[in-house]
Amino acid sequence: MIIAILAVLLVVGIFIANTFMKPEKKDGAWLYQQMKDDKIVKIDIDNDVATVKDVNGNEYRVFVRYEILEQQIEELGLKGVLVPNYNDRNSGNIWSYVFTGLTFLAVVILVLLMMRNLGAGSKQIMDFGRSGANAHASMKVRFNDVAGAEEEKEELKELVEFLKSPQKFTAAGAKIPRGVLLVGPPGTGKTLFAKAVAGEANVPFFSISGSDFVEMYVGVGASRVRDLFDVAKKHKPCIIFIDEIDAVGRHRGAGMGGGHDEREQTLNQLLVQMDGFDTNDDIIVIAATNRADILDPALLRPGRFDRQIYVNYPDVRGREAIFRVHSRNKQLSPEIDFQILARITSGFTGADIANLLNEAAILAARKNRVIIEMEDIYEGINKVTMGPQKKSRLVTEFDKRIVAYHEAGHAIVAKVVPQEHTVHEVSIIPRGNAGGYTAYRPENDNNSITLGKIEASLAATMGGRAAEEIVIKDITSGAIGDIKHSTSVARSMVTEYGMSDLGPVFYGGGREVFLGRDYGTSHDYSEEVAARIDKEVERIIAKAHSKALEVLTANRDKMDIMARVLIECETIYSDEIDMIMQGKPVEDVLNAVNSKRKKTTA
Ligand SMILES: Nc1ncnc2c1ncn2[C@@H]1O[C@H](COP(=O)(O)OP(=O)(O)OP(=O)(O)O)[C@@H](O)[C@H]1O
Ligand SMILES: [Zn+2]
Repeated sequence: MIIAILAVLLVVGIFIANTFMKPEKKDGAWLYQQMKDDKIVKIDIDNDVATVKDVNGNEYRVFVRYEILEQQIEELGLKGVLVPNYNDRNSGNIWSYVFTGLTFLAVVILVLLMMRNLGAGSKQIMDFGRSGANAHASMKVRFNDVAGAEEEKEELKELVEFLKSPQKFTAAGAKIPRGVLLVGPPGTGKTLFAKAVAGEANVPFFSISGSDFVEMYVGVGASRVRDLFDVAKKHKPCIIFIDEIDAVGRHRGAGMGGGHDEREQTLNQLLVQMDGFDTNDDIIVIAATNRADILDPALLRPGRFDRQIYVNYPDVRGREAIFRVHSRNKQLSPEIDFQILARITSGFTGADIANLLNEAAILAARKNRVIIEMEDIYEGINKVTMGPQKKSRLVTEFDKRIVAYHEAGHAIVAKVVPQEHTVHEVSIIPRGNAGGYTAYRPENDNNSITLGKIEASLAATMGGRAAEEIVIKDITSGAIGDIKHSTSVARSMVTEYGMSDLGPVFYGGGREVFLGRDYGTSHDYSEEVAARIDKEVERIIAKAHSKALEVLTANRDKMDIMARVLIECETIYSDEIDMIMQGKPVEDVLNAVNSKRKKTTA
């Protein structure tokens, strides 16, 4: 009954509003174009509804976020011409009071209606706002604003190509990628990258955060996904950006209560929407996460997020470039050297650097200066590393040295003992749980695994720990990944590949059995055989370990040089690795690295 009365009031309200305003509905992209063409003479904005008057005296109603509009007005240089009257209602005539009252009533009614038939009824009242997305008709961010990260940029440039001239690719029979997953630690610029792709391709950008989807009311998350994709389809080509996709995309069944929870429905809807694209829907969905490992595998299937781009911590060159970008609008004392700033901020992300410079500027201002001095920077670093909200960590010189030797150990053994894979990159930039990494690339396409090759790669794996033993004269827990890996390889050699004294007998495939509360493993062989297997595994690993020690002791000079270069430059590639192996002096190697990467930071 009360609903009926309210509904009548709503109808009356709309009638009155229409009589007095007669606005036609348009969208934000339209308004932006009109402003650009100098067709708009007046804008009033109230609660994200803009009433717009054009040169011909026509009025339109546009749903647009105040912040976005303000930004666009600023960008187009229309400030002073079009000043949006935020909260204009207070200065208005009596009708504006009436209208406000009615709007309020309408909102109450909408909420009541929504609560009555959740999900199902929400379709008619859908629009931009309903999807909860942020929309940007045109994004100002460009690749130039993302500093460092050159490899990531290269990969993303391809997406820009796709969006700019999709016909070129479809004509050649190529499929436009639908989903791209940006994986990396918080603050490394994933959002910034997504925006830059939209900016470079000059397409609209719709963004939403995974945590926004997770609503209290059942069905709302799923309908938001639907709304978002519906809106995007009307604006293609465009980009949909989903931040924190892990909030919805976690492995199904991993939550509590299991079954049909809200998150799962949202995830299912997302999968449905991505499958529902036509091949000629020029929409690319970019999602960001720092936990790709917990995502539902269904999300990563072909046709969904089948491309992954890893956005890593910036290295010393990258940090230098980020410092340059973020000090564009600040005045730094001439004695501040960007190279030094980069060197003392190992482990910082782009967000940390932006933060640090902002803190430094605040400190300078407090001391009534406009110029930022080195002391402000140091204090800024302390603020960022000790701030309550962030767990940013500065890598100490001590840690750097250990990691540098550890990785150099891997690389040098891998270079000296011929491997199936060649070392392509060595880095002391953290990745995942590891403090650094050594990346290998296959030398050729041979698929057969020989005993010699496996032993060689085991020796390289033990190289990290061996280097610590030789140089630090102590060992760290940093080799945990290496130890796990080599143990499992050695076990396979004995139990599956028949590469040990136990002969070519298959002892593998210990079945997992459920033992009440825990999983255990059952074997088809005797305890005596089990003991022999363990002995063999030990022997294989000990052999690899002593090989690594032998190689590193004999090549101590090269290991020292590589560690020094790593501490200085953080990441080196095959050219530089080769120089070191040829016995070139450290200065030559450093010069080579620096001259090669000048262009990155320029
Ligand atoms: N490579 C970079 N170049 C310039 N600025 C950067 C870079 N990386 C990060 N930033 C700065 O850090 C801010 C935060 O980055 P962004 O939000 O894109 O990170 P993110 O990886 O999406 O983080 P989160 O996972 O926390 O959302 C950016 O707005 C920018 O100011
Ligand atoms: Zn290692």
